[in-house]
Amino acid sequence: MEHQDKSELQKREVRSFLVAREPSIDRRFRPRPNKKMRLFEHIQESEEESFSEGSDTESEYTASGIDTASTATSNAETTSLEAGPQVFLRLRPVSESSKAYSISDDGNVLITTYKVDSTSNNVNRMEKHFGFTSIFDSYVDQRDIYDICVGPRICEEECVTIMTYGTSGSGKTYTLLGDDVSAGIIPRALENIFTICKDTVYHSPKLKLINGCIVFLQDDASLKELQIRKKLLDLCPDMGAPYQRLRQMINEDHTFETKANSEESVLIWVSFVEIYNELVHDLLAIPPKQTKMAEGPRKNLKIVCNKGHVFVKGLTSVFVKSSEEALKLLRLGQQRSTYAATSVNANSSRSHCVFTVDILKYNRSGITTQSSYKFCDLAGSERVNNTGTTGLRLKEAKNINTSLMVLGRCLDAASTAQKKKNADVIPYRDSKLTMLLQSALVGKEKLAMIVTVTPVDKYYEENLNVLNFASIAKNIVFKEPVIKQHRISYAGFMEFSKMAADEGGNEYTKELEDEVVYLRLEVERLKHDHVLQMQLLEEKLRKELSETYQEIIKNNRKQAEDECEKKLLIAGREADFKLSAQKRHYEEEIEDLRDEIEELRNPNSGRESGDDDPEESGSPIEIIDDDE
Ligand SMILES: Nc1ncnc2c1ncn2[C@@H]1O[C@H](COP(=O)(O)OP(=O)(O)OP(=O)(O)O)[C@@H](O)[C@H]1O
Repeated sequence: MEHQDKSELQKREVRSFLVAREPSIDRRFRPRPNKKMRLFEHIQESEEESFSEGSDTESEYTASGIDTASTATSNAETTSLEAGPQVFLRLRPVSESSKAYSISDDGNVLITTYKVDSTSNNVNRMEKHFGFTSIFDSYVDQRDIYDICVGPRICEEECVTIMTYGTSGSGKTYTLLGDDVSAGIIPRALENIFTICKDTVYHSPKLKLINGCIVFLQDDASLKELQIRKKLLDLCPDMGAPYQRLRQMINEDHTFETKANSEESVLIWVSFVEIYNELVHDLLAIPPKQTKMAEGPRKNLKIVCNKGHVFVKGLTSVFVKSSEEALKLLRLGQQRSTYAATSVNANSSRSHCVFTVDILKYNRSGITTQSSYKFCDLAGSERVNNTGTTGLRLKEAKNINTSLMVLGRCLDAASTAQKKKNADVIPYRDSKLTMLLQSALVGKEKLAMIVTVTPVDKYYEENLNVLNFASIAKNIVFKEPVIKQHRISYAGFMEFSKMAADEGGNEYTKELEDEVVYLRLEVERLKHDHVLQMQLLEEKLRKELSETYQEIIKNNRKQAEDECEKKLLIAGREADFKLSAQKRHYEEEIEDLRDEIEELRNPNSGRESGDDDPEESGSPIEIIDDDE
């Protein structure tokens, strides 16, 4: 019975995230006190004594959370690093920071204090405690964020998803990308990766990750990849001097080291995908001819899971040889992603964006490894009710909030999975974002989350939801082993091995290959020009021919008309002639008939007058007069 009570209690402690009380959660399971408490007394106590106890339901929950937090923190170097996500908190610099947020002495717990007006004259305080792997106060710069959150992962060469999560305008994009003055995580990571692989970067795209599997590319396929790469790099905005400045700044901030290994060849590919209103778009798709990058039609791609490999079907992956190229492509994709001004951020991301760097490493021993870094800039959660958001912005905000809620549910399910035997299946299929990030959400790959918070009173409630979310993520311990790298051994790569072995002194071959690519592109361009010219010529000829034929037809018609007229005239004349001949013929017949009639009337007229000889009588015909 007691056991049953306990499990009932556990059920009720399931809390919501994102929205403080998620309406779909059954009333019975909402957080509530397990015994009647005098809240006021409790708050007083907690103020006087320590942070270890809370004053209401939620404090009670966080009070237990503090235990987990401190345990997790103390175990950070051992268990949490090995098994669960790392969750960092970054506070955004603000002109007037709220007193509602403070950091514990050990620097790993955020304490939020909220004044609650009680019915009496006293003011009560409600405290909540949230544990993190590390907390970065607003003065902590981009360099330290990188060194603590990402740098070690890059050196370890792992499969990691690094995501930023927070309310709109709290600095997620700034943390990942930075600006011209202070580079964010991604430019630093790219510089780090390319410095490590400086001596081993392979010049030609011979290995590629296709549908989640490493594939050896034949010459034609690899030339096609080089063409795609050239086309996209030609479309990229020129970064010249700003890039050099940024690079110099990064190298002043860090001392990245090159790993020399003559046994290895490294191939680096990047891709960039956006999830906007639950549609998956390729931010590096080559636009159709005569269309600008930002204007091209956007195909909705499918997320597919094949034998545990999650990938976006048909997503463009580009072979890169330097951090500058990778950064150029990042900027190019960024131009295509969806941004808009909202009431809280003049340049707010309206979609979730994932920039992936895949590193394929071929070792002469025949082993190929793949490590991947997914940098995920989540769109910020928004309070649509308070901000007066309408129309398209409202639709976007709802989609953003829904997908973030599913992300929270997935983390919650992953968190309960460790406690219960019959744990809920992780609902990563409920949104495109969680489908794409499922490897990290189910613990197959590592997850590092940087939670960003704007520490002002105005965002207190929203921040609490974000912090609740972070607290769930922080408490996850994954059962499944983390895949550090994908490894594959394949005989087909021997060919690559030979080529890679020859690579050393083969600068000339590289040049020739580049030349071949250039010439092929030139041939394509000329072909294209030729086709265009032919089309123009054909059009011109068609016009001329049509004009000539129209003239001929006109003349022919005129001739035909003249001839018809002539024939008509001749036919008319012939008819007249025939008519008059007929007339004459009939007149003569009439004359003859008349004569006959006359003759018949006077048969003897000739004989009487001429006495036998009618010729002599002078009149050949005798007229008989009936009247006589
Ligand atoms: N740590 C910081 N230091 C200096 N400026 C910052 C910091 N964090 C954020 N900002 C500034 O705040 C503004 C908003 O930041 P950003 O666009 O990164 O927010 P966001 O969380 O990505 O918002 P959204 O979810 O709406 O896209 C930017 O102008 C950015 O430069």
